[in-house]
Amino acid sequence: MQSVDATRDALLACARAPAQSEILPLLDIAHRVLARPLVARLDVPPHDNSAMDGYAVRSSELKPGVAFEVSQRLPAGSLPSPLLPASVARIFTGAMLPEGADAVVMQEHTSTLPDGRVMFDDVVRSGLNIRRRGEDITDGSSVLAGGLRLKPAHLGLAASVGVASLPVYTQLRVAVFFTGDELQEPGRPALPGHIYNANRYWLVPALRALGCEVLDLGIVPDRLADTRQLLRDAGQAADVVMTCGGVSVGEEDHVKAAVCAEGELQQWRVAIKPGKPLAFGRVGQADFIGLPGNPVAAWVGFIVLVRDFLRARQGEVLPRWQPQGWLPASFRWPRPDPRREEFLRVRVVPDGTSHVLHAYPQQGSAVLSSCVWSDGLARLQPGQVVEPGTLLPVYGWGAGV
Ligand SMILES: Nc1nc2c(c(=O)[nH]1)N[C@H]1C(S)=C(S)[C@@H](COP(=O)(O)OP(=O)(O)OC[C@H]3O[C@@H](n4cnc5c(N)ncnc54)[C@H](O)[C@@H]3O)O[C@H]1N2
Ligand code: MOO
Repeated sequence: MQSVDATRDALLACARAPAQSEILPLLDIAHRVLARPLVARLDVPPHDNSAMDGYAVRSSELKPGVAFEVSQRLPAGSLPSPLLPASVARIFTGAMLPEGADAVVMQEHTSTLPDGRVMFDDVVRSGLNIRRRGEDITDGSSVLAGGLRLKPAHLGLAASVGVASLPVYTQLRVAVFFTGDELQEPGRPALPGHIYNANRYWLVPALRALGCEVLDLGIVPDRLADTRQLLRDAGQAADVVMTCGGVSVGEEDHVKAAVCAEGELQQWRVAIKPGKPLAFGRVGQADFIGLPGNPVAAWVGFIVLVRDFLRARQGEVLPRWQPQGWLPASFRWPRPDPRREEFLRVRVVPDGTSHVLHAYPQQGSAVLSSCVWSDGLARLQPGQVVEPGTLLPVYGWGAGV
């Protein structure tokens, strides 16, 4: 069996970024991956400006109890004249600072005389309430790195340097289908021996949430010729073909034979529980990934092994894969799997000033309720016995699920 880390490394080593990119308007590219870095061509803010509604002053001139003329009025967007000596300027938040002024006094710290002159409560230091030119971004600096998944804040930052569109990688097309003659779609009556196709209803949205364009091919009849035809078509239409089920050792399995006939197949037994069987290979121009059929095995395999492959395959530069933290277990796990790392579905529960981990009582690989109940996965080494208080690394569910 291959370790979890070695399997992730092998998958990531095959995850090349899309060859093509396209330039699209900012409002159309939330959650897409930036193909090239963005460099600023101006300073933000572009000029020194006021952080408050109040008065722009020469700080060295201010004296409490002395009244000053208001020599100009500066709403945001107006162009100031140099500040006349022994005067102040009425100024509003965001307005450009007049030449000669070096501080802004909030209007709450002033009083206005009936003749319109203004008195100040106190002396002020130079620089008070001024936002400096370039204090956010300087001309020529790097604003966004290539390979970044664009979140709303990134798009706001790009807009702040005046950029209207950005180059993003073309969307990854992922074809998915589900195997097993026992599968039935929800909404139809389940015949004896049938179960509902649960995996389709988390995998398709999870792929979409990761930014993939999904070709959802539904349930495939368990016949070799049909499976081969479908794989051939999917391998031409998609960048990645994914299947669910039929990757274990049973012989009622046409996916394996079909992938071997139409491309190449590598089958791994990964030292992970749940999620041991995983297939990887190629069909036509597309990468192939076969997830196990057991819903929790597929879910955990997808999250631990496959999701980052799909992210990197979209051109995303990934942060190091690591737990969000280590927390003490509140449970006992006396009979660990001696050969596989186990990923237990756990909930993070407040406990005084810290938190502890509760494990879902049924950790079977077909018990999908465990995934809904929990906040993420606790990672156990092969053979690791857990007692209350044992510190375990915790991985939250993370992107897209
Ligand atoms: N003799 C052995 N048997 C099994 C082994 C093994 O090493 N030797 N491994 C077990 C492990 S671990 C897993 S995980 C499963 C994986 O099996 P497959 O990937 O071949 O999946 P299937 O046999 O097609 O299905 C397994 C299970 O999951 C249900 N299923 C399948 N698709 C769906 C779906 N879309 N939605 C909901 N449920 C689904 C299916 O009905 C089966 O109950 O193999 C073990 N066996
Ligand atoms: O991968 Mo299977 O569900 O470990 O049990």
